[in-house]
Formats: sequence, structure tokens, C-alpha cells
Amino acid sequence: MQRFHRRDWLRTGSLLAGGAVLANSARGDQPAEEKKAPQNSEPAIVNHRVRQSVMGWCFKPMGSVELAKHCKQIGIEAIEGIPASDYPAVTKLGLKISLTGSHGFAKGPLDPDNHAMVEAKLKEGIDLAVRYGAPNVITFTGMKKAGISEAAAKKNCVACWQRVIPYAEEKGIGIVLEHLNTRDDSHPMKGHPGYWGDDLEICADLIQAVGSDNFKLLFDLYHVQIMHGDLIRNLRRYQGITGHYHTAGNPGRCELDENQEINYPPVIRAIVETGYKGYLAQEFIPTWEDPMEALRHAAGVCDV
Ligand SMILES: O=C(O)C(=O)CO
Repeated sequence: MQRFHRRDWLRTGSLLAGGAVLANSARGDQPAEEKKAPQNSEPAIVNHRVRQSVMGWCFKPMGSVELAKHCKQIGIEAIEGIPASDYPAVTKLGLKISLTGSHGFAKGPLDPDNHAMVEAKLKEGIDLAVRYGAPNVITFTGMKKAGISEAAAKKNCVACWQRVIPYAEEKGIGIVLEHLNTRDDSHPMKGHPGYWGDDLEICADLIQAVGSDNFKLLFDLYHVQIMHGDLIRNLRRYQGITGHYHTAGNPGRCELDENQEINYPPVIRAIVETGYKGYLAQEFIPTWEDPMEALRHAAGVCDV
């Protein structure tokens, strides 16, 4: 089967000169695009050594169903970060749900004022995961808050998650804690200044304190690259507690192309070599003229 690489598109001139043609802004701000028939119906993913998914928010204003149709053609098997009301339609198309949502990254269990909301949202996410066969629901620490010390933040987070874990265990669903970067302050979705769980060791410590196989790390390669780098050593170090991966190019949370600094193929090979069987979701903010070509390209890069 013939693979189609970005250099081929550059050769055929289907990208505008210079490659990146849209400003580095979230596509949520862009007007709805004309719907064009996909130019390439060959799957980009042929090896399937890592199970690929996609984060829906990155590709707005494209709707979940249209995105799911492109995923089917590219060979991406699952989707996440879309409204739960779209789950029936995308699963009908044959896509799986890789991760369900919960309480968001700003208000988390670090603050006891959020506990009732966080517990309720996590349980809702667990119920949805059961209903749609998703392995995991996402959680976050939340933003730091004046008056809450590091020790109190840890105690609050662990107490809240431990109240939900018996429910997750009973239902056979994992909860994954996402590590986020606090350094990129250029855009609300490229970095999260003020987020507490920006250090892998803090996250690992929290995971150990929760003490359940159903509570793991969401290792976002983009965020980890910004905060720590040394991706292969770090993913090997935390492989035993990692339950989900995300991708994006750095800097700019962009395509996984040659204009950014992460060399994805060896990183993904290292993930495969750890024996990882979960999902890796593409979570970049496209800047190419055609976001679906960007997604197809990223899927091909990770199809090691
Ligand atoms: O920035 C991210 O990676 C997030 O998932 C925030 O929701």
C-alpha cells in the first residue's frame, strides 16, 4: 500500500509555499470551512503498533461526525475530547471512545470547594466510559490556589480521588491524571500557567498515594517536552504508571512536522517497546491549510 508523506504534498504543491499557512491560533476562532472531499482515501496508518486516537477540540469548528469520517479513512481507531452527545454517532461510524471527559483542568480536587463537583463529574465520566467501552476518564489537579500549601494540595487531591476510586475499580475503568505545562503563556490551550500538576514527580507521587492500578498518568509528550524534555528516558521511567498518551509538536502545540523539535518516530517506538497497549491521541492545534492533511501526516509519523 502506498504511503503518502508530507514531502509528497509539498512536491505536488497541495500545501501553500512555506508549509504552515495559518496563524498559530486555535482553529476554534476560524470560520467554518468549506467541506471538501478528502483527497487521499488510503489509510495513513498501516502498522497499528500503537492504537491511535484524536482529540476533537483541536479540530474545531469541524464537528465530531465529520472528524470521525476522516479518522476512518486515515486509520485512526478512536476519538476523545468531543461532546458526549456525539458518542452515539461516532461509535455508529465504527470509532471507539478512548477517553471520557470530567471536570476540566482549572477547577480540580486540589481545592476542597471543588470536591463534590469533581466526584460527580468523574463518576459521570466513568458511567459514560462503561456505556461506550472507553478504558479511561481524565482528571487534573486543578490550578494552585492562594492559601493551599503543597502538602494540603496533595492531601486534598488524594482524598478526593480515593473516594472515587472504588467506583472506578468496581466498573473496571481507569482514571488518568494529566500532567500539563505551565510555561507556555502564549495561548490558553498551549500552556496552563498556575496548574499545580506540572511536574512528573508530583504526579507520580500523587498516583502512588492514591494507590490503585485504576489510577494512572496521562503522559502528554508535548507538555512533558516543555517541562522536562528527555522524553524517552521519562516515558520509560513512568511506563509502569502511564495509562494514556497525547502528542503535539513543540513549540506551538503544532503538527508533528520537521519545523518542530520532537523527533516523534523514535519516541513512539520507545513507547511501543515498553509494551504499551493503550491509546495515543493526536492533540495538536493545526496550522496547515488543511487540518485533515495535518492529522493524516501526524498519524503516519506515529505509525512506527
Ligand atoms: O492542554 C491540555 O493538554 C489539556 O488537555 C487541557 O484540557
